Amino acid sequence: MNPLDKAREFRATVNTTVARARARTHAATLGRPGVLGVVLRALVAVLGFVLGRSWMLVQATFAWAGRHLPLSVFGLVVAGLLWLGLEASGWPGSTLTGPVIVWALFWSPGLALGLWAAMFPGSYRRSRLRVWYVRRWLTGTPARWGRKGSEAVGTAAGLGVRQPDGGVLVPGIKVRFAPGAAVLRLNVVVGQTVDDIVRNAPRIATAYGAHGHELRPVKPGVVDLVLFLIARLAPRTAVMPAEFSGAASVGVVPAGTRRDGRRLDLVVRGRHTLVVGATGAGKGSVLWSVAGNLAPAVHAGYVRLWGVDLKQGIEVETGRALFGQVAYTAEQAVTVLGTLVRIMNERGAEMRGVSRNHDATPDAPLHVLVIDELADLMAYSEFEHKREAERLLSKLLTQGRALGVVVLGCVQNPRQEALGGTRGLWPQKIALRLDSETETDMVLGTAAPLAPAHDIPADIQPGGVSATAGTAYLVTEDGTPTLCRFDYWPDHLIHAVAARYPAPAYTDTPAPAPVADAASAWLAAGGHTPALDETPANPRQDEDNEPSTAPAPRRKRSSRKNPRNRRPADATAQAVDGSTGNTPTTEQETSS
Ligand SMILES: Nc1ncnc2c1ncn2[C@@H]1O[C@H](COP(=O)(O)OP(=O)(O)OP(=O)(O)O)[C@@H](O)[C@H]1O
Repeated sequence: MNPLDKAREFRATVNTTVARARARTHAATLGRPGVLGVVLRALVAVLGFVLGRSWMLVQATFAWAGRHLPLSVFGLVVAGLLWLGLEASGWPGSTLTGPVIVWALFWSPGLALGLWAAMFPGSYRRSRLRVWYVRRWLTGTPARWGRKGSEAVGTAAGLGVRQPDGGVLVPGIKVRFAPGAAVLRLNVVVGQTVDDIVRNAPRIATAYGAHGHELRPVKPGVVDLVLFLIARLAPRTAVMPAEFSGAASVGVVPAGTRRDGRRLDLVVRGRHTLVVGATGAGKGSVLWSVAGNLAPAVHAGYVRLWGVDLKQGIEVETGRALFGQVAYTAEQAVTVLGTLVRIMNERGAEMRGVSRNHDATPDAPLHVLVIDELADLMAYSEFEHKREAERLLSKLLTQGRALGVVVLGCVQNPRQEALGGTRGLWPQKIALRLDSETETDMVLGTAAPLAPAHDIPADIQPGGVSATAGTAYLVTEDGTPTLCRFDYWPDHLIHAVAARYPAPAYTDTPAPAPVADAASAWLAAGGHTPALDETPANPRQDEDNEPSTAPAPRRKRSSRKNPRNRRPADATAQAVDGSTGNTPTTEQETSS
């Protein structure tokens, strides 16, 4: 047989063998199984089960180890040293048993986690621990988060800067983990600005499948990009605030939980806060997180609460004993605002040349005005009240913070008419769930892309309550947004707090500041031109009030003729009278 024939024969034999093997495998796996097929299938099933469960064990154990890296590495080192020691000393028995036991002791929580994952993969996958450990581990392996991975992501996200030699330089990225989040520390490279990172942050967040992100400036040229691995914040009910602990605690309230699990400390002192949220979004939680947590300071005399609640007083009346004056009608609201403007002006006169910032004391407390629905006052009340309220509120918002008079205003709809000209005067904003992107833009302005309040799901439960109520973006003065969930304040807790920390009986409330200008005075007088001596001699001067001495304007005409035209102090008395019948500790009188 010549060599060519030999080769042909060999090829034919190989072909036949391969064809037979293929036919057998096909019959065993896909076709009708013979004995071999049944055995093969059983083997594959067992192997799949064992490999799957082993993978779960390894995955969960190493996820734990990755999370607790120093401890797990320390365990390995101790076990390794023990093994070396045993080997060197010529230990007669097994030199592996001891080190393995030591290693297992160090890694026991991880092994327990792994066993649970291997035995009950379903429940483990559904658990929050998986989010904390496995996800963090999977997304935290060097391949993905390490230098190589971050470079690739940085380049893809447009963070690269082309170098003269043709290479691309991307910011150095260091990764660390915080509860529920991965924190990327980015060092901008020459030729880049922090703004480049801010602009590209959403791309990086999306590349890593994060549920949201935050940017926190660290120092010039360095910024932390926090990528959140957890989508929702669990609800929490507030607890009775602790006793007053001194002046230092005034003005910062523990209001809820931040997305990274830390406590949310809301700064009230020196900050006017605008709270915006659709109906049922949980504005009450924010309002009571402030009022309720300030209660001990109110009781001690360091803080004085004022309330405006034109929604029939339903919200404020729940904790009435915490408040000094409250207003349930637009007319009363103007009185309360006027009184605060007067207090602010008097304080300004006292502080002028002495101090630039107010420190709360029992003699000069921090005044906090809480307005439940701004739109009821600024949009839906009668024209003269609307106009005067806007003027007075604008004065408080522009001048009050350094003088210890701050405002917390809640509103459902952030449109122009609901806020009047005050929209740009709130340094701190809290955006609860909103109905549209336009509303988010209106409230948060440039911070809107990082705080998509319209994306907070309503998730209405069978009882009609939103499962996400109280979830909000807090945007502080520097524009940093923080996703957080405010604590829930049930009615019984508000009652209990009001009973335990009632406000002292105030007897020093001044008369409200006089109306400012001729037009307002005319409107306040019910559309009649007031007598000359009824309007301030120099309205502007009175407005900017050298007020400590300026008396309230006196009107000749009886205000009783027109109920809308009552003198402000009367209105205050009425507001107080009308609401304190059952709260004898709160203010009962005003000077006029
Ligand atoms: N922080 C929270 N955690 C859990 N549930 C909450 C929270 N805040 C509010 N809720 C639930 O949502 C409901 C509506 O809350 P709330 O009355 O504060 O909303 P709102 O924004 O003031 O609505 P509206 O503008 O219609 O008065 C509450 O009755 C309560 O059941």
